[in-house]
Amino acid sequence: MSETKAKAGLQDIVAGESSICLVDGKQGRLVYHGYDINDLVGKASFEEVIYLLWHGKLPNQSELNELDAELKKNREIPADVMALIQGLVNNPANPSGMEVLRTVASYAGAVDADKSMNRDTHLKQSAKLVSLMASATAAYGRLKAGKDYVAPRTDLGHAANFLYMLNGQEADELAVEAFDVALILHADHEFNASTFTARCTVATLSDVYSGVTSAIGALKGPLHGGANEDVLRMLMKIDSVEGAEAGIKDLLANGVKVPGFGHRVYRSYDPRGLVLKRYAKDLTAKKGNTKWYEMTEIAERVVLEYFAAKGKDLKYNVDLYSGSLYNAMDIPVELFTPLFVMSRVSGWTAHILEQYANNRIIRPVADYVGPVDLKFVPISERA
Ligand SMILES: CC(=O)SCCNC(=O)CCNC(=O)[C@H](O)C(C)(C)COP(=O)(O)OP(=O)(O)OC[C@H]1O[C@@H](n2cnc3c(N)ncnc32)[C@H](O)[C@@H]1OP(=O)(O)O
Ligand SMILES: O=C([O-])CC(=O)C(=O)O
Repeated sequence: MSETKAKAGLQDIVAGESSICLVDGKQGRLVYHGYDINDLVGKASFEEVIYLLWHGKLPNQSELNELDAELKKNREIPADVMALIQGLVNNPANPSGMEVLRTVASYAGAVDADKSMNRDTHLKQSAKLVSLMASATAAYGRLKAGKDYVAPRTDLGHAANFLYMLNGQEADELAVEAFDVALILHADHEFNASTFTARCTVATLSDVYSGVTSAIGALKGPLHGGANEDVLRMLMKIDSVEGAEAGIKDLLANGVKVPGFGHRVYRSYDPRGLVLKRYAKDLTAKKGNTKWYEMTEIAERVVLEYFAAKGKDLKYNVDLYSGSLYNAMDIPVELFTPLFVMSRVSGWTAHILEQYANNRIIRPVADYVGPVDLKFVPISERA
């Protein structure tokens, strides 16, 4: 039996070392391998950040070119994966985008003949998954909307190519910049639930695909990545700027945990949310549709007033403003959490590589609270 007491949700428990990402909850600061995210957004591309997360340094031009070529090589969806996505879209169970991505990641692992366990293979598989998650998200979005699949282009960056594959036309410069920034901001976040899940999976010396598949399952939940869809769905139910204040107050009065608010680590503010809010404001104004942005601002004010009145040092999180931003890029709500996968797959794989590099199986203990010494009763004598 354990000598120490369990802590609900493992709050504040240090579960390992990592040099990939620092989340400073008190200062509201997020650092990728030494670089503050505010120094990366608008300066580095998502591809440069992927390299940083995987290799621990920003790439020079030839290193970036090599990664870029590897990502582009993997953009096209193989015919069998396409058939799998189409089959899921047609299925009467109506699987969600996250269920589709989870299945695609798992399938990609099953049909990858290279089962070798070394860093080169793991890097190749990581690049394959980054491209596949983007292309599969776009394909799912198109097929789900009853439209034809749009093949990828190799003359566009990762963000621009995704928006092109999804909407069938090139997005404008601000939308591409905002999407690239969103990908950077969602890329990694230390030992969040899905990343920790990925690390647990591969710490048994299971493969990269299994790590990513289990991470997608963890990200899907409404307390984690699923919250970004829930924010816009909540606003869509209220459906008017005038009704937003009363609608949000009503949810709080009914004890609902309002999606887009609260965080296990951040106490001052979530630095990603501040950046996304800025881009959401600019892009929705540019598109001339500010309704969801305005409603989100009202939700922010009402919930933060509620937290303050209760003495809770909680703020809004990364999921609050991404909804109005993605909506302004013509991205449907059911793709919001898959977009999170598209980005976070870079962080998951960085953690998987780090775990393999210094591995020990992850196996904590439980504080057993059940009975002991019960007397066995044969089934024929049980009541
Ligand atoms: C990418 C990400 O994963 S970011 C998080 C995305 N998730 C969401 O936005 C869903 C809404 N938020 C939540 O459910 C939580 O805040 C979590 C899951 C993010 C964090 O959970 P925990 O660290 O366990 O916080 P916990 O649930 O203990 O909250 C502390 C207190 O604040 C309250 N609280 C926390 N979040 C919210 C919220 N969104 N709305 C209303 N009250 C809240 C809790 O009810 C609790 O109150 P109590 O002490 O009176 O019981
Ligand atoms: O860190 C967390 O617990 C959740 C989060 O914000 C993320 O994964 O981006």
